[in-house]
This record gives sequence, structure tokens and C-alpha cells, in this order.
Amino acid sequence: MAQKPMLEIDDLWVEVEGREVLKGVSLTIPVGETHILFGRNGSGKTSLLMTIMGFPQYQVRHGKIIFKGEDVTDLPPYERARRGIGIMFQRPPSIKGVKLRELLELCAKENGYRIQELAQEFGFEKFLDREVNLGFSGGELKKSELLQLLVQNPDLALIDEPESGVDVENIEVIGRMIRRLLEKETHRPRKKSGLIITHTGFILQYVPADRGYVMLDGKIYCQGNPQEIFEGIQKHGYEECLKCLKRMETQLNA
Ligand SMILES: Nc1ncnc2c1ncn2[C@@H]1O[C@H](COP(=O)(O)OP(=O)(O)OP(=O)(O)O)[C@@H](O)[C@H]1O
Repeated sequence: MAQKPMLEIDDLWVEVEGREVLKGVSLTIPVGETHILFGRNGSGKTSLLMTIMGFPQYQVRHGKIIFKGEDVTDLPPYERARRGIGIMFQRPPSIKGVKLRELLELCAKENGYRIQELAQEFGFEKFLDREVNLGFSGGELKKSELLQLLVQNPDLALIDEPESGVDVENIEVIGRMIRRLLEKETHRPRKKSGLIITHTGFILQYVPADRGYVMLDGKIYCQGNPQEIFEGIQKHGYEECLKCLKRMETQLNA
């Protein structure tokens, strides 16, 4: 029997604060694949990730989110987290009075991760006894978030702009953390999947990806090889992606 995909999104329409932000998004992420979302500012990429995670401001008006064969469209975020969905926020909150180590220990309770060793591996041990994300620089925030995801060990990692605010040396570390998270080097066949938002495309140099999408105005306009899509956007801008959809529609109607 064919393996069920990790994630299937079927004709998803979503509103936030009375405004339509997703307008019929469909995509499928097979087990072990990493997919990349490109798109202009304000096109709905973060909204898609927040909706997959189940945050209640993002109201699903139509469509379904199927995770490992189960319809999770109406489940709250903690139930989705328990089933194996994890998210790295674009702008994570800080938690005053809680040390990063304490939060990581809580997350690691069920899977026995060695927090000290893991933090050392990514040069982050001196942040363990600081309050979560409080006063962290842009790059430190990303590492803190990825460390939290690593100890949660999700089957599907939703990663929002991992390279924004990160210097060129630290992008390599962030890339290593994501590769570890998605078992890029250790497991064959891979069982982890990812959906990553990127503007700069830098992360593609460190994390091999299987498919890319362009999202514009709440819709997916184009999909295919992520590197080719990124080069196309750099060369011709997003306007060409609109034409690409027209081509896809013409082919479908022929
Ligand atoms: N909580 C909210 N309240 C009001 N409007 C919102 C909210 N969340 C998102 N939006 C609006 O929905 C649209 C899509 O936002 P979203 O953050 O999903 O875009 P994005 O593609 O991730 O953008 P960027 O690349 O700039 O991060 C934007 O116009 C945004 O202002």
C-alpha cells in the first residue's frame, strides 16, 4: 500500500481579522520531503504556516488539512504538536522569568535529548541560562527557536524565514541545525518533512529541498524545482510567476 503523505492541504481558504489571506491553497508534502515557499511580502506565506499549526485567529472557511492521513483542520495547536507538527516563528515571543534550559528540558522530557550536548554542538550553550529569547539578537533568536524545535523532534517542521537577520557564518550553523532537524544526513529513507519560507534563498545552499512554490495574493502560482524557481524570481521578478500560472491554466484547459 502506498505511504500516506505527511501533509495534504486541499483547497484551503482562510480569513484573519475578517480579511481573506489564503484563497484556495492546495499542496502535498510526501514523507521525507522538504518544500520551499517563496513569495512577495504580505502574500500569505506566514498565514499558511500559522493555519497548518492551528492558531485560532486563522479561521478556515473552506478546505482541509490532513496530517499523516488524519483530518486535523479543527484540532487546537497543542493537539497538532502532539501529533508531530512543530513551528519556528518569524518573530518569536520572549518569555520573561523562564530560562531557555528549563523550556528545553520540558520539551525534551519525552525524547531524552541531551540539551547541553546539543547546545554545545551548535555553539549555543552560553544562552541556556538566559531567559527565553529575551534580548537575543536576530541570529540568536533563530538558533534558540531551532534548538526548541530540535528537542521537540517534530515529524513536520514549519520554518519561517530561518536566515533573516543571520550573518553569513551563522547561516551555515542554522543550515546544519535544519539539516539535523530534517534528518538530511542521518536517515535513509528520511521520515521527517519540512516546509520552509525564504526570501533570500540562502538556505537552499545548506538544505537540499525537493519542491518549491510561489505564493502571491493568497494563492500558489507556480511549483517545481526550488532552485530553478528561485533563479527565475531573481532574473524576472514575481510578475513572471503570474504568467506561469496562466500557462498552467491554458495547459489544463487545452
Ligand atoms: N493577525 C493579523 N491581523 C490582521 N492582518 C493580518 C494578520 N496576519 C496576517 N495579516 C495580513 O495578511 C496578509 C498576509 O500576511 P502574511 O504574514 O501571511 O504574509 P507573508 O507572505 O508571510 O509576508 P512576509 O513575507 O512579509 O512575512 C498581510 O497583508 C497581513 O497584513
